[in-house]
Parts: sequence; structure tokens; C-alpha cells
Amino acid sequence: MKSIPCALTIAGTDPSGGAGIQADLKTFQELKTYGMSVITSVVAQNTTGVQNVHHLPVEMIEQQLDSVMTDIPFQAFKTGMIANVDMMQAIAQKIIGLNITYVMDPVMVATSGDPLIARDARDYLRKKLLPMTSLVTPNIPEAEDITGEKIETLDDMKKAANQIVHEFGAGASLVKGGHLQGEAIDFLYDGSSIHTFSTKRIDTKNTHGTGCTYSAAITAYLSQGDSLPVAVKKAKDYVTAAIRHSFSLGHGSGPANHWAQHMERVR
Ligand SMILES: Nc1ncnc2c1ncn2[C@@H]1O[C@H](COP(=O)(O)OP(=O)(O)O)[C@@H](O)[C@H]1O
Ligand SMILES: Cc1ncc(COP(=O)(O)O)c(N)n1
Repeated sequence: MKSIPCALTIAGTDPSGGAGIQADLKTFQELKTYGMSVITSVVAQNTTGVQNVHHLPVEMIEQQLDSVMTDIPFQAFKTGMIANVDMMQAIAQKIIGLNITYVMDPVMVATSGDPLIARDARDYLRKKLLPMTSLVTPNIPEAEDITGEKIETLDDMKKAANQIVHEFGAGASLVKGGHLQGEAIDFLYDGSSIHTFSTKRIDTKNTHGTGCTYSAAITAYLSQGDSLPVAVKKAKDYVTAAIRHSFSLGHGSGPANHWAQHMERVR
């Protein structure tokens, strides 16, 4: 029998189903990757914002990781919301030396503007977790936070992508341009060259969970053995279709649509 691609997400939840663990598992499933999840924080949130957060005890995060890691091998994993330094330390301890593809979505703030991680956790993420990654996928505010420099132009984005690898030690970096005007352009720096991924901007407010979906799709494709530029290209197509067909659900920023590729195929 052909081996089954398996991927793990370590992240927070979204009961409204658009972001976090829920978005990651929907993406893994849609991309024919067996999905597993370790929950860091239970977040009461929806399309309008974050109403409350409950952080799981660190031992419970460690035990979930042990449950998965002692039982089912996986080819790639991603991290999303890791709210504080204690959680980051515990996760770092478990993944150090694993030699498994690690995609980090450096989640700091929800699309609604609500903060999702503690201030001092940003430092730990930058100094300790970044060097462990195969790829990090910051949006513009996150890339600014990591580099400490303003990003206003496409050249600034490329410079940040390069810096995040050479100065901060990430394996590769994908700086996403969703927050700029004009074309939706992302730059991947893989340690030797810049790859550009560009699509027309879609006129919608429904972008809740697009960052989670994108990094989960990259993780799924990497778990299937695709090279980094190929995985990012396919994932960009996936997230773009998911935004194009996004759902006008809820009272705020609606969620990405994980059936979008089927809808485009049957049209
Ligand atoms: N309105 C849009 N139309 C098309 N693509 C978009 C739009 N907004 C974001 N994207 C793309 O969606 C992906 C997620 O990007 P971004 O919104 O920057 O991340 P995040 O959700 O982490 O803030 C990127 O590929 C970005 O270029
Ligand atoms: C638990 C959790 N993780 C991440 C996000 C960010 O979502 P987005 O993909 O819209 O930036 C979120 N809203 N909730």
C-alpha cells in the first residue's frame, strides 16, 4: 500500500470554523493528507473577533504531543497560535532534533486585530523558535515585528524575507503581501533565491483564516514530498480559490472556502 502523508498542526481553536486548528484540519483533509492536531489554547472567537481565550496547561500540551509522537509518524508539522513563552519552551523541547519539516505561521494578531500571543512570547518566537523552522510565513505586520523594520514596498518585503533567513535563522521565509494594496504578492526566500507568487487582489472582506489555510496547505504539500517552491505555488492556488469563493457567513470577516477547488473544476 502507498504510504499515507500525515501532518500535524499545533495551534489554537476557532469554534466558528474559519481559522486555527479547524482551518488546518479542513485544509489537510481537502488535500488528502491525514491530519492530526495538538491544541494550545481554546479560543472563543468568530468572524467578528475574539471573545475569550483559555490556555491549556503546558503539561496537557506536552501530553498531547507525546500521544501523537509515540504513535503516528508524520512528515511535516506546522505551528500557529502559541500564546506564551512557557508553551513555546515546552513545544521547542519536544521538537528539537526531530528533523521533520516544520512550517511556522507566526500568529500574533487575529484578522480582527485582537492580540493572540503575549508580548514577551514574540521575543522567544524570534530568538528560539525561528531557527528551528524549515519555513516561516509572516504577513507584513508579523515580518515587521520580526525584523523591527517598516515594510511599505515590494522591495522592503524581499529584504525582510532575506533578513529573516540570514539574520534570524529561519530555514526559509515566505513574506505575504495580503496587507498591502494592489496585486496579492508573496515572496519566498529559500536561502538562495527569491520566488514570487502573485495573483489579482480579490475584492472581499472574507479573509478570516487565510493565513492558517495557506500555511496548512504548504504543510500538506510538503508532507507529500513536494519541493518548497512547488508546495508554495500549489498552496497559493489553493488559498486564492478559497478566498475567491469565500463564504459570506457571520457578521464580520467571513471564512475561506475549502471546497473552492471542486467548484472551479466543475464550472
Ligand atoms: N484580497 C485578497 N485577494 C487575493 N489574495 C489575498 C487577499 N488577501 C490576502 N491574500 C493572500 O492570502 C494569503 C494570506 O495572506 P495574508 O492575508 O497576508 O496573511 P494573514 O492571513 O496571515 O494576515 C497570501 O497569499 C495573500 O497574498
Ligand atoms: C486560533 C487562531 N489562530 C490563528 C488565527 C489567525 O487567523 P488568520 O489566518 O485570519 O490570520 C486566529 N484567528 N485564531
